[in-house]
Amino acid sequence: VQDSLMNRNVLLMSGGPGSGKGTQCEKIVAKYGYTHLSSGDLLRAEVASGSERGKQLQATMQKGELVPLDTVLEMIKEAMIAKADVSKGYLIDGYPREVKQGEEFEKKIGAPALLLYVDAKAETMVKRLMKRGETSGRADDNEETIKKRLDLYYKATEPVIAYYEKSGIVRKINSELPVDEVFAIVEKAIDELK
Ligand SMILES: Nc1ncnc2c1ncn2[C@@H]1O[C@H](COP(=O)(O)OP(=O)(O)O)[C@@H](O)[C@H]1O
Ligand SMILES: Nc1ncnc2c1ncn2[C@H]1C[C@H](O)[C@@H](COP(=O)(O)OP(=O)(O)O)O1
Ligand SMILES: [Mg+2]
Repeated sequence: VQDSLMNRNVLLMSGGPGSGKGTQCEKIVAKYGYTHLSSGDLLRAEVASGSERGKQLQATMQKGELVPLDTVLEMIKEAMIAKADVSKGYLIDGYPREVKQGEEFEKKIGAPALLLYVDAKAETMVKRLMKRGETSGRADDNEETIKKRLDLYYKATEPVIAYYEKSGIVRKINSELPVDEVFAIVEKAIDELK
C-alpha cells in the first residue's frame, strides 16, 4: 500500500487558519489535477454524516482544538487509497498540524516532496476569517474560536515547518499578496519539482 501511494508526488499545504490554504489548493487542483485532501473537509464530512464519532469531532473543532491524531491520519490514508488509481499526486491541506502528526505520516505513508507554507500576519488571518464567517456557516469561524485556533497554530503547527526545514522541502510564500500573485509563486515551486 505504502509504495503505491508514494510513487507520485505528495505535497503538503501548511499555514495558519485563514492564510489561504484552501484557496491555493483549489487553484493547484485546477492546473495540476492533483487530488486535494483537506483534513478539515474530511472531518466536516464526518460531522455532517451525523455519526457518533462526528458529534465528538464537532465539539472539539468548535473549541478550536485538534482532533485525535489517529482519527485524522486514518481518514487521510483511507482517502489516499480510495484515489490511488486516478491520482497524479496528492495535495494534503491542513495536515500535519503538530510535529507528531508529521512523524506518524512519514511512518505510515511516506515522505512528502514539498511543503508549501502560505504565510500571513495574524491580523490578516483574523480579518479574513471574520469575513469568511459571514457566509461559511462554520462553527469555528467566530471571534472566540479564531483566537484559540491562532494560538494553537503558533504553538503546535509552526514547529512542524521547522521540522521539515531539515529535509529542505519547505517553500515559504507570502500570502499577504493577492490570490493570483500567491499562486504564481506556488506554481514556480511545483514546477521545480519535475
Ligand atoms: N491572498 C489572499 N488575499 C486575500 N484574501 C484571501 C487570500 N487568500 C485567501 N483569502 C480569503 O481568506 C479567507 C480564508 O481563505 P482559505 O483559503 O479558506 O484559508 P484556510 O484554508 O487557510 O483557512 C477566504 O475567505 C479567502 O477568500
Ligand atoms: N490535522 C489535523 N489534526 C487535528 N485536527 C484537525 C486537523 N485538521 C483539521 N483539524 C480540526 C481542527 C481545526 O481547527 C478544524 C478546521 O480545520 P481546517 O478546515 O483545516 O481549518 P482552516 O482551513 O481554516 O485552517 O478541524
Ligand atoms: Mg481551509
